[in-house]
Amino acid sequence: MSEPVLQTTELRRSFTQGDVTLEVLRGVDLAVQPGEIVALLGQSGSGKSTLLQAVGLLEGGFEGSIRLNGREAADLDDNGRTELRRDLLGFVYQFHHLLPEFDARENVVLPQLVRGADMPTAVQRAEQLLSGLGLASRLDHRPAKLSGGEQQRVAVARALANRPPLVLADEPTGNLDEATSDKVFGEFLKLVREEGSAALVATHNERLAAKMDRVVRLHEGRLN
Ligand SMILES: Nc1ncnc2c1ncn2[C@@H]1O[C@H](COP(=O)(O)OP(=O)(O)OP(=O)(O)O)[C@@H](O)[C@H]1O
Repeated sequence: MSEPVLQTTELRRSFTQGDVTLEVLRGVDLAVQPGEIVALLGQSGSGKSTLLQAVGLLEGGFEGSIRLNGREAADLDDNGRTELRRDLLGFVYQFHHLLPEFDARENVVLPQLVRGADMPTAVQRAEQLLSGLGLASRLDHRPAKLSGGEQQRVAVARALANRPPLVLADEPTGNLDEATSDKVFGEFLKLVREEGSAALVATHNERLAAKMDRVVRLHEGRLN
């Protein structure tokens, strides 16, 4: 079997406030293979976002091992982690976090420029992704002029723009009504599969989880 794109071993995270320590992750072991789409289920407060933040190298304070494409995050300094994040990961959040002053195309172009793409290539890629998501007539629209579903589609295109080996998604359609959520989620999964990326997708939704390759459940700080 090839090397996992993500592997966590005995990953732990607790939060202390005053006298109270909350052990949110109590030894999470998870491996995601290249191209595999994994649903991360768990009740509200079970630690799904905390786990995604850890593997997204967005926060410190963790114990245990996180390996991305075989690279141990703990061995890297801040710059090294930023580089790894930029080279390996794409993110989709519940709320789109698009840049409000840039239009849809620019929001998908920018992360490619940051990664060193030239402008024509980045524009072509952005237009191809956005058109594939049904937004060919919305390329020049700023986020405020897009519907919620359209905004999330732009966020999906942005996450995939640099062909990341691993997409991390936290309730990617959680703020949309059920019908729109189903539609956008289906498009998201189709695109991730076409692109050959792996994904770890936190959701409350068993129905959406069932569409993925594998389901893991976070309960009392561990996966089962
Ligand atoms: N920065 C923090 N300081 C203190 N406690 C925190 C912090 N971040 C998260 N927590 C706590 O950790 C627990 C897990 O939170 P987390 O957001 O990871 O859960 P979740 O499974 O993503 O929940 P939801 O499905 O509601 O988004 C919660 O009890 C939360 O209050």
